[in-house]
Amino acid sequence: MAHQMKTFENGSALATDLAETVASALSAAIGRRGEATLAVSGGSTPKAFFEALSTRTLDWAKVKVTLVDERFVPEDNPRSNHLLVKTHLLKNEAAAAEFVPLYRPEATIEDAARTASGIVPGMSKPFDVAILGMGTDGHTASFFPGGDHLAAALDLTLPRRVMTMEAPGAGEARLTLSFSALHDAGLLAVHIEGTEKKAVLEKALAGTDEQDMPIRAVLERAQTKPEIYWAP
Ligand SMILES: O=C1O[C@H](COP(=O)(O)O)[C@@H](O)[C@H](O)[C@H]1O
Repeated sequence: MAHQMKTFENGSALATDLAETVASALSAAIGRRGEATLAVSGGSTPKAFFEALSTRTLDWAKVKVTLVDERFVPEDNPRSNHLLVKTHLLKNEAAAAEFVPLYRPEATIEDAARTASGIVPGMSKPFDVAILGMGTDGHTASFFPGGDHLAAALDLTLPRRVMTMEAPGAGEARLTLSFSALHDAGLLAVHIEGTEKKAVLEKALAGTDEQDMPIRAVLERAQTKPEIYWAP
């Protein structure tokens, strides 16, 4: 599938543009249905985008925010993606949004995935907006190379759900939305920064093995054409 690549002078310009685009998409969804859903990634890249989005004026009380993926750690853990979103997005205007976490304090990660699958918005219909990141190993969400449930996570014939994932490069066990829950978002963006990640993206675009570089599933098979946001 063809993708669209938007290149910016720096991360700040990218953050401003992406925040504007996401805010417009959320407002349009609220206008159509009276509510909007947003799935965001964790990691280090989205901080400036989150800060910019948090100041955008829209009816945030009608927006449900969740994560594309999460470590199986509680919210006060410094590696929690929930903590990142709470610190950088759920404030200013966006403080009124409802956050629906993937992490659940259950006995096992499988129990947490089951519980989250029944609660997370976007599990019954497409997200209005999904923002993906990408690691230098070609993972996106928690679709890691070598992941124990990678094939099932990328299988579009399987239902939308929250899944567990363990992989050599993932650190903690992960919770991740399935590709089936992400690929048809109204707006599907891949946000990457830096020359190293651009090279990784070019490598991904030049090949086809999704087990080696799971981002390829998004680039090739997502129903919604992904918009790639890149800044040096
Ligand atoms: O582990 C993760 O990494 C990716 C990329 O993170 P970054 O720090 O390189 O920006 C992220 O998209 C994903 O949500 C996160 O859990």
